[in-house]
Amino acid sequence: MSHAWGYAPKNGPDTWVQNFPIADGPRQSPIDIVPSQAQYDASLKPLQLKYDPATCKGILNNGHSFQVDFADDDDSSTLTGGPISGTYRLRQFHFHWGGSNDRGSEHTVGGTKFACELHLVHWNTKYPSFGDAASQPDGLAVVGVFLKIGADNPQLQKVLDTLDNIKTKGTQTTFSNFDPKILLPRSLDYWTYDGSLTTPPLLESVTWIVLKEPISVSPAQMAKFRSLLFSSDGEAPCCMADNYRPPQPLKGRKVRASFK
Ligand SMILES: CN(C)c1nnc([C@H](N)S(N)(=O)=O)s1
Ligand SMILES: [Zn+2]
Repeated sequence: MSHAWGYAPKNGPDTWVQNFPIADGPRQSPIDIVPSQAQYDASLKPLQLKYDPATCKGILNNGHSFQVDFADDDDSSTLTGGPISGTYRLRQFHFHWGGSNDRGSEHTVGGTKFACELHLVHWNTKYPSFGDAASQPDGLAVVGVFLKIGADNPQLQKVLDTLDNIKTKGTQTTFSNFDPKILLPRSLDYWTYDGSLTTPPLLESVTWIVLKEPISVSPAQMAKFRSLLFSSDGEAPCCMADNYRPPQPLKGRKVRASFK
């Protein structure tokens, strides 16, 4: 039986290179974003996120996080503009979080960790499918949003209210008529760089678009994230937390900013 990857000492981020050598590749994610070293690029366009709530299909505990899946068989929910060319379709969104409020994000900003990070995953429609796009250097675009401890977030609560139905690995439930745009902060200012998936297979196919402005999450809401389990029904319960990869070497890459 293959030793599945995870976030525990025996199968966590430091061990992934054994089965996924690209873990030591030239454009791995996440990274520490150093604002003073990010170069403002006036040619970067504003992000255009057009999501149709009707494409929201359901919510799944995948054993590493939970994901909200979207129908991506047409251009109803897309990302255009920003640092990308062409049209990228929304595939899913998910989160990474910590076992306590002082950690949990994958990207960091000047070494600062946030409690949680939202990832909206999109794929380039110049390729026939997500799977094809995921193996191409310009195949994916992921919008990252930091969640900072503060006030209760009513928009986020609409997602958290479903978690009691997907407590264990492999469980899923219906989740419909949801527009992920309501999760975004007011400002769409962003940093962007060329990177990778942050979980195996760690494919170096992601244009990262990390928003500067965080959204809020309350301590009680963070506790709701941590009510999920990595484990399947019937297994010894293992609390889903600290499901983040730490920052990886920049290896000469430049981070650009869409703002001064
Ligand atoms: C197959 N998909 C959609 C993904 N595979 N890995 C993903 C990572 N969790 S991330 N953080 O988006 O790079 S998302
Ligand atoms: Zn992610």
